[in-house]
Amino acid sequence: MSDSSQAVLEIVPPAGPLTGKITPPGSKSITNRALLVAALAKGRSVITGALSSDDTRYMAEALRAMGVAVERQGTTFTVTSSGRLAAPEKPLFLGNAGTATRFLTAACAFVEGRVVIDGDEHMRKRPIRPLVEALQRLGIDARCETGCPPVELFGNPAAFAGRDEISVEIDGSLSSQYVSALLMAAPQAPVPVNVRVTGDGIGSQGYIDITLSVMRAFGANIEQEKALAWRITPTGYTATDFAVEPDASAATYIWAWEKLTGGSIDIGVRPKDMSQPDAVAYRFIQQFPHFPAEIAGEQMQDAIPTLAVMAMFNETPVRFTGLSNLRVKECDRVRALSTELNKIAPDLAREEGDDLIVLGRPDRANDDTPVEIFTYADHRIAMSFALAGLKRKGIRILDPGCVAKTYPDYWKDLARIGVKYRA
Ligand SMILES: O=C(O)C1=C[C@@H](OP(=O)(O)O)[C@@H](O)[C@H](O)C1
Ligand SMILES: C=C(OP(=O)(O)O)C(=O)O
Repeated sequence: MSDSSQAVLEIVPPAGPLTGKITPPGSKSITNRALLVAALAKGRSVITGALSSDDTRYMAEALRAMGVAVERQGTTFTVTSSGRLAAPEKPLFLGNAGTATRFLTAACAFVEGRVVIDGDEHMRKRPIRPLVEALQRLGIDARCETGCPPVELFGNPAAFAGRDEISVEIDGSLSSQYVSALLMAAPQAPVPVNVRVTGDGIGSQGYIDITLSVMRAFGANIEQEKALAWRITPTGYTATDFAVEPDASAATYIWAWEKLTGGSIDIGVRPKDMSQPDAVAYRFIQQFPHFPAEIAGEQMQDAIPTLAVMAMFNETPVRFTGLSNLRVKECDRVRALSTELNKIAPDLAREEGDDLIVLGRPDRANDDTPVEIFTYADHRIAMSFALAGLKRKGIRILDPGCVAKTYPDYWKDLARIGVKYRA
């Protein structure tokens, strides 16, 4: 097989169904929450089944830079901490890991001294102002000149001491990660913290449920006051051993490998046993090639590239709605999907506002003109367009190595199940 260090990978459509066993990597969202919360707990926590990828490495390195011992052996992280983060000597570099960047920004409000949170050129275009302004309203000295990283803040471990309680409001409409970030930071405060979401609600509300569940596993006490309002008591966190479930967004590609080729792949876990929002995409993938005319993306945002690329082979057109947040992910995913689908066949996709319409036609599989898919340094664009290559000849994925953000073994797993590449 070819490896992902190549600049281009051409997928050879398999002659028959893809069948076998593939274990998806651990959940990115759960791993990065568990790493942070373990670092805020005094003692030793062992996190098993974790994701080892760029995003979790950036989180682990940042925690080490703040005095936490984080050791990794395969998919197990051992985190030993005093329960407090110390000011790092240098800016924290978090690549394009949205979870690490947003979660650490709030957690560092209790660090004594200056912290700079920065990322790569892509992260420097991803908004963080609503979170920084929420910290400012709490009296934390924080700033982000461009509205995106870098963020500079001066934390204070004694912040809020002497108050009866504190309350913070946050608009989570651009990213639910702002809400998760404040929630996870809250048990460090010396007084109860009330967190309330304002604005038009939040996309992928399921990520908040994951946040609360990881917090509770590490001893946090959270009362749900209203639908999007919580009160967190000042318990701190308790070190514990914690098992991470497989990544549901990664699983969507494997479910698609199976469905597009009429195969059968055992991933070792049932979608209904997964707590992550993208597990609901399974239900849609099963309906292929008879997707509904409209699919709402708000509550399974990271699964939309998977479904949108599958939709090119669907019997009927599909309108994907609720995609506004996809414009501020690793790239503008609505634009990337429409542009690259139209490279495969003109007029295959179009944008209407933030909606994406994919005009599915199963006969697309008969084309074979070579097409180079630009991937915008976005793992999900690379992984989802690989799906087109399972049915149509000539799909060439540029910069395939970008999958290392969340699924470093993606190309190896696809080869393991029987897919071949042409260099
Ligand atoms: O909280 C999380 O773990 C995530 C929340 C979602 O982002 P937004 O909340 O920014 O939409 C999702 O797209 C991201 O991959 C992971
Ligand atoms: C949006 C994503 O990541 P991030 O955690 O960087 O926001 C993603 O993994 O699709």
